[in-house]
Amino acid sequence: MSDILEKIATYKRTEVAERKPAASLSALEARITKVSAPRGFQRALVAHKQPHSLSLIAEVKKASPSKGLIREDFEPATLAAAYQAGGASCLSILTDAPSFMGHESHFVAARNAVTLPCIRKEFLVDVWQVAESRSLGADAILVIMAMIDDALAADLIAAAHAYGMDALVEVHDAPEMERALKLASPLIGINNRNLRTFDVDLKTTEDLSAMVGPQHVLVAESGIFTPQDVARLEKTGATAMLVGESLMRQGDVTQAAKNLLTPA
Ligand SMILES: O=C(O)c1ccccc1NCC(=O)[C@H](O)[C@H](O)COP(=O)(O)O
Repeated sequence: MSDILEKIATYKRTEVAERKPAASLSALEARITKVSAPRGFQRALVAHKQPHSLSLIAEVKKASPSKGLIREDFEPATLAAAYQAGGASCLSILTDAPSFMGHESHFVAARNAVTLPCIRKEFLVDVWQVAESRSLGADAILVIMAMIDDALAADLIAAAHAYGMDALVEVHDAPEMERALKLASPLIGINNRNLRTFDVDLKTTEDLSAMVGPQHVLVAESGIFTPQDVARLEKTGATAMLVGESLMRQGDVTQAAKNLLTPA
């Protein structure tokens, strides 16, 4: 595991141990009955795919370990509504505080401001977090293969599906892809960011996409800045892209999303 993922996994286990006593599974399940039903994350990505472009998962991202503070003027509900107006198919909202300056309240505010399906962008190390995610309204969860073993990945996906959510299974290299393809989720994300060096290379999606068949829905993640990048990734057979920094750094994120979605 990379140093940053090791560090995040360590504090995440502590966070979960501290939070669990305040919210038992039955308490979370009572909350789940009060949130709106899952909105169909994967379905929206497939339905909105346009020729010569990719469906957009637009990320609400204030800061990151690789870039520090990305956006000072940060209002999750306003940004979410602006992304929806710009043509995003889904949203990704970070809830991790120590590394990304995220918060659960950002997720709730952003999802309540839109009709789009939303993935809770969180580092999952315990099945309890899947119920917690649904209780916040999450329509999908993230499963990072570099961070967990196959048994936990399978349990996270099974729990997500039991709640009607989708699971985006994230990989960065061929061994992780081989593991991911044996799991029960058809939604595969290829992260172009190397989490050891923080280098970003779109060639990662180009190389690993050859391992994915038509039964899977492919998402290219990280380092996507221009319509030329989108055109390049569309040739890999990807259905969608996950974009944070390049949109978050622009004042008008509606226009930024529209520009990215306009074929080169
Ligand atoms: O973004 C980081 O620095 C990072 C560091 C450690 C673990 C995960 C990290 N990013 C999570 C992501 O998946 C990205 O936020 C997402 O793909 C969007 O990437 P970008 O468009 O490059 O902001």
